[in-house]
Amino acid sequence: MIIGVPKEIKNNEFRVGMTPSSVLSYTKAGHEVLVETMAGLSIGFTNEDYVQAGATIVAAAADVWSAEMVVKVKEPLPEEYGYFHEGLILYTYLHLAPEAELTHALARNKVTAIAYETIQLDNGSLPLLTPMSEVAGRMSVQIGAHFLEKAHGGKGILLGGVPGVEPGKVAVIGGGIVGANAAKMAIGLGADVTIVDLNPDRLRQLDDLFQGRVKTIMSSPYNIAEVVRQADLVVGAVLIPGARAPRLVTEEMVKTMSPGSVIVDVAIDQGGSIETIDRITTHDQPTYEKHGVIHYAVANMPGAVARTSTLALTNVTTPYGLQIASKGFVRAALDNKAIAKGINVVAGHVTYKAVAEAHGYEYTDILSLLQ
Ligand SMILES: NC(=O)C1=CN([C@@H]2O[C@H](COP(=O)(O)OP(=O)(O)OC[C@H]3O[C@@H](n4cnc5c(N)ncnc54)[C@H](O)[C@@H]3O)[C@@H](O)[C@H]2O)C=CC1
Ligand SMILES: CC(=O)C(=O)O
Repeated sequence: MIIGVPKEIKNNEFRVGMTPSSVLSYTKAGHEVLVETMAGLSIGFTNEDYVQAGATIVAAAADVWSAEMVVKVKEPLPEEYGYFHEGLILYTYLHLAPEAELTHALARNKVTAIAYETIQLDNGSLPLLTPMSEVAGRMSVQIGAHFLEKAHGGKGILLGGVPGVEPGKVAVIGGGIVGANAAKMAIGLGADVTIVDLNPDRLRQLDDLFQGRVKTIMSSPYNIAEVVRQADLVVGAVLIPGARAPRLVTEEMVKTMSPGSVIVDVAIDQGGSIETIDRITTHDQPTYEKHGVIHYAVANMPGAVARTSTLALTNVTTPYGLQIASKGFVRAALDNKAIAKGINVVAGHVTYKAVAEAHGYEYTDILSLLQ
């Protein structure tokens, strides 16, 4: 199969869909890989590195997109929709539930759209989301600590406190991969950490994992209002796989936070979990202030640590990508149900229920379509 790897065009997005090591895995399996010139240069992967791994370097994005399969990182931006063509296999993060226009463009052009974030194992885990959630969870606390500093608009709180002065309070809403990694960093700094989750078993796991160093609280509007009111830093980390994030922190709750507090809504890529977050921000302009509270809503946080993130991402995307390229998406999905769950759109049908519901499409079951 001919596989294209475009250069990412989102604001400050330096990740790339394949490293030279992943190119070698694809070319050894008999595939031809086209890499857009300088796609990985800013994180240390030169055109020569890709050529040595067996890739062909191409100058124009249009040539990369004319491949049978495109492997990238972020969802295509409107300026890339014109490259869509019938039968193209697009393998990337898509986050379609809050993205009506992208869903329409994929369906209209009969693209086979396989979303990293909905490839799901039988135990419910999301193996292609996990590493970026680890990165973003860890980043969320260092970002929060940065914006709590006076010079960055914050209230002037050191999350760890010092002897004789209490630490800052961190409220993590959603105790999955992002939440656990945020908690790990916050505990490491010495902060006072509370994790809110809906799943009592998950709260038990977190209680065991952190050995009494976090408070775990059952999710309810009442409890969320209480932890948000007291928090210096709120991390939004909920997910209902494939669906728009639930807005758990209301504007009224944000108004109760003290001036100079910070909200980092990691769940913004699924539409956001905070009512006062009404826009996606960028690494160039990462924050805005509302009700005296600093809001951070960057949808590609791992792009800031793009080398670490690319290595972590391609470690997990390459094995699934190889199955899709070598068997074709139909056989790969029939053999591996995790891949079937990743297919959000195919031949004009929307095959992920939460996405179909979000945008008014009839839902088509992927397995009955393929069999
Ligand atoms: N902004 C960015 O750059 C990035 C964003 N993300 C996003 O972060 C979000 C979280 O991802 P993960 O931690 O991997 O998901 P996860 O599935 O591991 O964890 C989500 C947690 O939310 C909990 N939850 C669901 N509904 C809830 C409710 N009503 N109240 C409290 N908890 C609730 C679940 O029980 C689960 O423990 C996703 O939207 C993901 O796409 C991930 C990486 C980068
Ligand atoms: C998960 C995601 O959206 C990202 O890593 O950018």
